Amino acid sequence: MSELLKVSNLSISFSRYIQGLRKSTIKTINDLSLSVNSGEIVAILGSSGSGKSLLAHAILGILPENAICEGVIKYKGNIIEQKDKEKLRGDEICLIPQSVNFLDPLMKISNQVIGEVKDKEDEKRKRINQRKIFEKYGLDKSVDSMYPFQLSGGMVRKVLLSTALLSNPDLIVADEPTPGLDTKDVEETIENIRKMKEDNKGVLLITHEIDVALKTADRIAIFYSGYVIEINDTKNFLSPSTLLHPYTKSLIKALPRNGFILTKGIQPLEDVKGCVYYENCPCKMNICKNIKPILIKYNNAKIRCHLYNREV
Ligand SMILES: Nc1ncnc2c1ncn2[C@@H]1O[C@H](COP(=O)(O)OP(=O)(O)OP(=O)(O)O)[C@@H](O)[C@H]1O
Ligand code: NI
Repeated sequence: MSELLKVSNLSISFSRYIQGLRKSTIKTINDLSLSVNSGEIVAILGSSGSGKSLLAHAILGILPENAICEGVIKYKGNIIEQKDKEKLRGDEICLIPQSVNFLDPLMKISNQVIGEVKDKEDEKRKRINQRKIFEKYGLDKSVDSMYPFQLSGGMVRKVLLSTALLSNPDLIVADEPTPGLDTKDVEETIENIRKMKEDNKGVLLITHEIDVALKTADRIAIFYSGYVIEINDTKNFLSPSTLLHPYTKSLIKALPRNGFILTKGIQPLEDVKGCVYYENCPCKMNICKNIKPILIKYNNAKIRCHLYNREV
Protein backbone atom coordinates (compact mmCIF):
# COMPACT_ATOMS: atom_id res chain seq x y z
CA MET A 1 0.00 0.00 0.00
CA SER A 2 1.58 3.23 -1.07
CA GLU A 3 0.69 6.66 0.21
CA LEU A 4 -1.37 8.50 -2.40
CA LEU A 5 -2.51 11.62 -0.61
CA LYS A 6 -1.04 13.39 2.37
CA VAL A 7 -2.60 16.55 3.73
CA SER A 8 -0.53 18.35 6.34
CA ASN A 9 -1.63 21.25 8.53
CA LEU A 10 -4.28 22.46 6.12
CA SER A 11 -6.23 25.54 7.17
CA ILE A 12 -8.91 27.30 5.14
CA SER A 13 -10.26 30.69 6.08
CA PHE A 14 -12.45 33.42 4.64
CA SER A 15 -12.25 37.16 5.01
CA ARG A 16 -15.52 38.80 5.83
CA TYR A 17 -16.62 42.33 6.45
CA ILE A 18 -18.60 42.73 9.63
CA GLN A 19 -21.32 45.38 9.26
CA GLY A 20 -19.55 46.49 6.10
CA LEU A 21 -16.64 48.02 7.98
CA ARG A 22 -14.40 45.76 9.98
CA LYS A 23 -12.66 42.92 8.18
CA SER A 24 -12.43 39.66 10.08
CA THR A 25 -11.07 36.27 9.17
CA ILE A 26 -13.05 33.14 9.91
CA LYS A 27 -11.21 29.86 9.89
CA THR A 28 -13.36 26.99 8.71
CA ILE A 29 -10.71 24.26 8.69
CA ASN A 30 -7.85 24.35 11.18
CA ASP A 31 -4.59 22.43 11.06
CA LEU A 32 -6.02 19.40 9.29
CA SER A 33 -3.71 16.45 8.64
CA LEU A 34 -4.61 13.10 7.14
CA SER A 35 -3.45 10.60 4.55
CA VAL A 36 -4.97 8.10 2.13
CA ASN A 37 -3.15 5.05 0.75
CA SER A 38 -3.93 3.21 -2.45
CA GLY A 39 -6.46 0.43 -1.82
CA GLU A 40 -7.71 2.27 1.24
CA ILE A 41 -10.94 4.08 2.10
CA VAL A 42 -10.58 6.89 4.62
CA ALA A 43 -13.79 8.52 5.80
CA ILE A 44 -13.95 12.02 7.14
CA LEU A 45 -16.98 12.34 9.36
CA GLY A 46 -18.30 15.74 10.33
CA SER A 47 -21.57 17.54 10.82
CA SER A 48 -23.24 19.73 8.23
CA GLY A 49 -21.49 23.01 7.46
CA SER A 50 -18.26 21.93 9.17
CA GLY A 51 -16.06 22.45 6.09
CA LYS A 52 -15.98 18.96 4.59
CA SER A 53 -16.69 20.06 1.03
CA LEU A 54 -14.03 22.75 1.37
CA LEU A 55 -11.49 20.03 2.13
CA ALA A 56 -12.56 18.19 -1.04
CA HIS A 57 -12.36 21.38 -3.07
CA ALA A 58 -8.90 22.23 -1.65
CA ILE A 59 -7.57 18.85 -2.83
CA LEU A 60 -9.12 19.30 -6.29
CA GLY A 61 -8.03 22.95 -6.58
CA ILE A 62 -11.57 24.33 -6.94
CA LEU A 63 -11.86 26.51 -3.83
CA PRO A 64 -13.75 29.79 -4.16
CA GLU A 65 -11.63 32.86 -4.97
CA ASN A 66 -12.01 34.40 -1.53
CA ALA A 67 -10.72 31.32 0.34
CA ILE A 68 -7.30 31.55 1.98
CA CYS A 69 -5.63 28.16 2.02
CA GLU A 70 -2.53 27.26 4.07
CA GLY A 71 -0.70 23.97 4.56
CA VAL A 72 0.74 21.31 2.30
CA ILE A 73 -0.99 18.76 0.07
CA LYS A 74 1.14 15.96 -1.36
CA TYR A 75 0.12 13.51 -4.06
CA LYS A 76 2.31 10.44 -4.58
CA GLY A 77 5.01 12.09 -2.51
CA ASN A 78 5.12 15.41 -4.37
CA ILE A 79 3.75 18.73 -3.15
CA ILE A 80 0.92 19.84 -5.42
CA GLU A 81 0.15 23.49 -6.09
CA GLN A 82 -2.83 24.92 -7.96
CA LYS A 83 -1.32 24.22 -11.42
CA ASP A 84 -0.57 20.59 -10.55
CA LYS A 85 -4.06 20.13 -9.16
CA GLU A 86 -5.55 21.38 -12.43
CA LYS A 87 -3.45 18.86 -14.34
CA LEU A 88 -4.36 15.94 -12.08
CA ARG A 89 -8.04 16.85 -11.77
CA GLY A 90 -10.38 14.73 -13.86
CA ASP A 91 -7.49 12.46 -14.69
CA GLU A 92 -5.62 10.98 -11.71
CA ILE A 93 -7.73 12.62 -9.01
CA CYS A 94 -11.51 12.73 -9.43
CA LEU A 95 -14.33 14.19 -7.43
CA ILE A 96 -17.75 12.65 -6.91
CA PRO A 97 -19.43 15.98 -6.17
CA GLN A 98 -21.97 16.58 -3.44
CA SER A 99 -24.07 18.90 -5.55
CA VAL A 100 -26.08 17.59 -8.49
CA ASN A 101 -25.58 21.07 -9.97
CA PHE A 102 -22.32 19.70 -11.36
CA LEU A 103 -24.53 18.28 -14.14
CA ASP A 104 -25.58 20.58 -16.99
CA PRO A 105 -29.42 20.48 -17.16
CA LEU A 106 -29.47 21.21 -20.90
CA MET A 107 -27.10 18.51 -22.06
CA LYS A 108 -27.72 14.82 -22.68
CA ILE A 109 -26.07 12.61 -20.07
CA SER A 110 -23.59 10.72 -22.24
CA ASN A 111 -22.41 13.90 -24.01
CA GLN A 112 -21.58 15.70 -20.81
CA VAL A 113 -20.04 12.65 -19.18
CA ILE A 114 -17.68 12.22 -22.12
CA GLY A 115 -16.79 15.90 -22.20
CA GLU A 116 -14.50 17.36 -24.83
CA VAL A 117 -13.27 15.08 -27.59
CA LYS A 118 -10.24 15.55 -29.82
CA ASP A 119 -11.57 13.79 -32.95
CA LYS A 120 -13.95 11.02 -34.11
CA GLU A 121 -11.54 8.28 -32.95
CA ASP A 122 -11.27 9.85 -29.50
CA GLU A 123 -15.04 10.17 -29.28
CA LYS A 124 -15.56 6.53 -30.25
CA ARG A 125 -13.08 5.34 -27.63
CA LYS A 126 -14.65 7.51 -24.94
CA ARG A 127 -18.19 6.36 -25.78
CA ILE A 128 -17.19 2.69 -25.51
CA ASN A 129 -15.49 3.35 -22.19
CA GLN A 130 -18.46 5.37 -20.88
CA ARG A 131 -20.91 2.58 -21.78
CA LYS A 132 -18.69 0.00 -20.09
CA ILE A 133 -18.54 1.96 -16.84
CA PHE A 134 -22.25 2.85 -16.93
CA GLU A 135 -23.02 -0.85 -17.41
CA LYS A 136 -20.83 -1.76 -14.42
CA TYR A 137 -22.76 0.65 -12.23
CA GLY A 138 -26.22 -0.35 -13.45
CA LEU A 139 -27.07 2.44 -15.91
CA ASP A 140 -28.60 1.00 -19.09
CA LYS A 141 -28.34 2.38 -22.63
CA SER A 142 -31.51 4.50 -22.37
CA VAL A 143 -29.76 6.73 -19.79
CA ASP A 144 -27.21 7.92 -22.37
CA SER A 145 -29.70 10.08 -24.23
CA MET A 146 -31.60 11.36 -21.20
CA TYR A 147 -31.40 14.81 -19.65
CA PRO A 148 -30.58 15.19 -15.92
CA PHE A 149 -34.21 16.05 -14.99
CA GLN A 150 -35.33 12.64 -16.28
CA LEU A 151 -33.18 10.75 -13.78
CA SER A 152 -34.13 9.65 -10.27
CA GLY A 153 -31.95 10.74 -7.33
CA GLY A 154 -30.28 7.35 -7.24
CA MET A 155 -29.51 7.43 -10.97
CA VAL A 156 -28.01 10.94 -10.73
CA ARG A 157 -25.69 9.68 -7.99
CA LYS A 158 -24.67 6.73 -10.18
CA VAL A 159 -23.98 9.07 -13.12
CA LEU A 160 -21.76 11.28 -10.92
CA LEU A 161 -19.95 8.20 -9.61
CA SER A 162 -19.42 6.67 -13.07
CA THR A 163 -18.23 10.01 -14.45
CA ALA A 164 -15.57 10.21 -11.75
CA LEU A 165 -14.31 6.76 -12.72
CA LEU A 166 -14.20 7.35 -16.47
CA SER A 167 -10.55 8.35 -16.58
CA ASN A 168 -9.54 5.47 -14.29
CA PRO A 169 -8.22 7.75 -11.51
CA ASP A 170 -5.98 6.57 -8.66
CA LEU A 171 -7.62 8.79 -6.06
CA ILE A 172 -11.32 9.49 -5.65
CA VAL A 173 -12.74 12.15 -3.39
CA ALA A 174 -16.39 11.27 -2.75
CA ASP A 175 -18.24 14.21 -1.21
CA GLU A 176 -21.44 12.98 0.46
CA PRO A 177 -22.35 10.36 -2.14
CA THR A 178 -25.45 9.07 -0.28
CA PRO A 179 -27.80 11.81 0.96
CA GLY A 180 -31.36 11.69 -0.32
CA LEU A 181 -31.04 8.07 -1.43
CA ASP A 182 -33.33 5.27 -0.32
CA THR A 183 -31.90 2.30 1.59
CA LYS A 184 -31.38 0.17 -1.52
CA ASP A 185 -29.48 2.93 -3.33
CA VAL A 186 -27.36 3.64 -0.24
CA GLU A 187 -26.40 -0.04 -0.04
CA GLU A 188 -25.55 -0.01 -3.74
CA THR A 189 -23.40 3.11 -3.38
CA ILE A 190 -21.57 1.53 -0.44
CA GLU A 191 -20.95 -1.54 -2.57
CA ASN A 192 -19.65 0.62 -5.44
CA ILE A 193 -17.24 2.46 -3.16
CA ARG A 194 -15.94 -0.88 -1.93
CA LYS A 195 -15.40 -1.89 -5.58
CA MET A 196 -13.10 1.11 -6.03
CA LYS A 197 -10.98 -0.14 -3.15
CA GLU A 198 -10.84 -3.60 -4.73
CA ASP A 199 -9.51 -1.89 -7.87
CA ASN A 200 -6.69 -0.57 -5.64
CA LYS A 201 -7.88 3.02 -5.76
CA GLY A 202 -7.61 5.34 -2.79
CA VAL A 203 -10.90 6.86 -1.62
CA LEU A 204 -11.45 9.86 0.61
CA LEU A 205 -15.07 9.54 1.61
CA ILE A 206 -16.67 12.66 3.03
CA THR A 207 -19.88 12.07 4.92
CA HIS A 208 -22.01 13.02 7.90
CA GLU A 209 -23.52 9.54 8.08
CA ILE A 210 -21.70 7.39 10.61
CA ASP A 211 -23.28 4.24 9.25
CA VAL A 212 -21.84 4.82 5.76
CA ALA A 213 -18.38 5.45 7.23
CA LEU A 214 -18.57 2.33 9.41
CA LYS A 215 -19.64 0.14 6.48
CA THR A 216 -17.01 1.27 4.00
CA ALA A 217 -13.94 2.85 5.56
CA ASP A 218 -10.69 1.36 6.78
CA ARG A 219 -10.01 4.43 8.89
CA ILE A 220 -12.28 7.23 10.08
CA ALA A 221 -11.23 10.82 10.79
CA ILE A 222 -13.57 12.71 13.11
CA PHE A 223 -14.00 16.37 12.30
CA TYR A 224 -15.28 18.63 15.08
CA SER A 225 -15.67 22.37 14.94
CA GLY A 226 -13.06 22.76 12.21
CA TYR A 227 -10.51 20.36 13.74
CA VAL A 228 -9.72 16.69 13.17
CA ILE A 229 -9.84 15.39 16.73
CA GLU A 230 -9.27 11.68 16.16
CA ILE A 231 -8.26 9.33 13.34
CA ASN A 232 -8.73 5.69 14.15
CA ASP A 233 -9.19 2.28 12.51
CA THR A 234 -12.85 1.56 11.75
CA LYS A 235 -12.69 -1.65 13.78
CA ASN A 236 -12.01 0.45 16.89
CA PHE A 237 -15.35 2.22 16.39
CA LEU A 238 -17.22 -0.93 17.41
CA SER A 239 -16.92 0.00 21.08
CA PRO A 240 -16.26 3.30 22.94
CA SER A 241 -13.50 1.58 24.95
CA THR A 242 -11.23 1.25 21.91
CA LEU A 243 -11.70 4.92 20.94
CA LEU A 244 -9.70 7.78 22.36
CA HIS A 245 -11.40 11.19 22.28
CA PRO A 246 -14.24 11.87 24.77
CA TYR A 247 -16.35 13.25 21.89
CA THR A 248 -15.82 10.15 19.72
CA LYS A 249 -16.61 7.89 22.66
CA SER A 250 -19.86 9.75 23.35
CA LEU A 251 -20.77 9.64 19.68
CA ILE A 252 -20.48 5.87 19.54
CA LYS A 253 -22.20 5.41 22.92
CA ALA A 254 -25.20 7.27 21.50
CA LEU A 255 -25.61 4.81 18.62
CA PRO A 256 -27.92 3.64 17.19
CA ARG A 257 -30.34 5.88 19.05
CA ASN A 258 -29.33 8.96 17.08
CA GLY A 259 -30.05 7.24 13.78
CA PHE A 260 -26.40 7.19 12.74
CA ILE A 261 -26.49 10.86 11.79
CA LEU A 262 -24.29 13.47 13.39
CA THR A 263 -26.31 16.00 15.30
CA LYS A 264 -26.54 19.46 13.82
CA GLY A 265 -25.24 22.48 15.63
CA ILE A 266 -21.57 21.59 15.78
CA GLN A 267 -20.54 24.34 13.45
CA PRO A 268 -17.15 25.99 13.17
CA LEU A 269 -17.51 28.58 15.89
CA GLU A 270 -15.34 31.57 16.47
CA ASP A 271 -12.15 29.77 17.37
CA VAL A 272 -11.63 29.26 21.10
CA LYS A 273 -8.33 29.54 22.95
CA GLY A 274 -8.21 26.00 24.30
CA CYS A 275 -9.76 22.71 23.24
CA VAL A 276 -12.83 23.07 21.00
CA TYR A 277 -14.63 20.38 23.00
CA TYR A 278 -13.92 22.05 26.38
CA GLU A 279 -17.47 23.23 27.09
CA ASN A 280 -19.04 19.81 26.53
CA CYS A 281 -16.25 17.54 27.69
CA PRO A 282 -16.91 15.26 30.68
CA CYS A 283 -13.15 14.78 31.26
CA LYS A 284 -11.95 18.39 31.04
CA MET A 285 -8.88 19.51 32.96
CA ASN A 286 -7.49 22.98 33.70
CA ILE A 287 -5.05 22.85 30.82
CA CYS A 288 -7.89 22.28 28.30
CA LYS A 289 -9.38 25.74 28.79
CA ASN A 290 -6.45 27.80 27.55
CA ILE A 291 -4.09 25.53 25.68
CA LYS A 292 -5.05 23.94 22.40
CA PRO A 293 -4.09 20.27 22.08
CA ILE A 294 -2.21 19.25 18.94
CA LEU A 295 -2.87 16.15 16.87
CA ILE A 296 -0.41 13.46 17.99
CA LYS A 297 0.25 9.90 17.00
CA TYR A 298 -0.99 7.40 19.57
CA ASN A 299 -0.41 3.73 18.79
CA ASN A 300 -1.90 3.36 15.30
CA ALA A 301 -4.30 6.25 15.80
CA LYS A 302 -4.07 10.04 15.95
CA ILE A 303 -5.61 12.10 18.73
CA ARG A 304 -6.01 15.76 19.63
CA CYS A 305 -6.69 15.73 23.39
CA HIS A 306 -4.69 16.60 26.52
CA LEU A 307 -5.59 13.24 28.09
CA TYR A 308 -3.05 11.78 25.70
CA ASN A 309 0.07 13.87 25.87
CA ARG A 310 2.65 11.31 24.93
CA GLU A 311 3.16 9.37 21.75
CA VAL A 312 2.84 5.65 22.33
N1 LIG B 1 -17.29 31.23 -0.60
C1 LIG B 1 -17.42 31.26 0.73
N2 LIG B 1 -17.30 32.42 1.43
C2 LIG B 1 -17.40 32.45 2.77
N3 LIG B 1 -17.63 31.37 3.52
C3 LIG B 1 -17.76 30.19 2.92
C4 LIG B 1 -17.66 30.06 1.49
N4 LIG B 1 -17.83 28.74 1.16
C5 LIG B 1 -18.03 28.10 2.32
N5 LIG B 1 -17.99 28.95 3.37
C6 LIG B 1 -18.13 28.61 4.79
O1 LIG B 1 -17.56 27.36 5.04
C7 LIG B 1 -18.46 26.55 5.80
C8 LIG B 1 -18.25 25.10 5.42
O2 LIG B 1 -18.77 24.84 4.14
P1 LIG B 1 -18.77 23.37 3.50
O3 LIG B 1 -19.66 23.40 2.34
O4 LIG B 1 -17.38 22.90 3.29
O5 LIG B 1 -19.42 22.49 4.67
P2 LIG B 1 -19.82 20.95 4.66
O6 LIG B 1 -19.21 20.33 5.88
O7 LIG B 1 -19.47 20.36 3.34
O8 LIG B 1 -21.38 21.02 4.86
P3 LIG B 1 -22.53 20.09 4.26
O9 LIG B 1 -22.62 18.90 5.16
O10 LIG B 1 -23.74 20.96 4.36
O11 LIG B 1 -22.18 19.74 2.87
C9 LIG B 1 -19.85 27.08 5.47
O12 LIG B 1 -20.71 26.93 6.55
C10 LIG B 1 -19.59 28.54 5.20
O13 LIG B 1 -19.72 29.27 6.41
NI1 NI C 1 -20.48 19.52 1.90
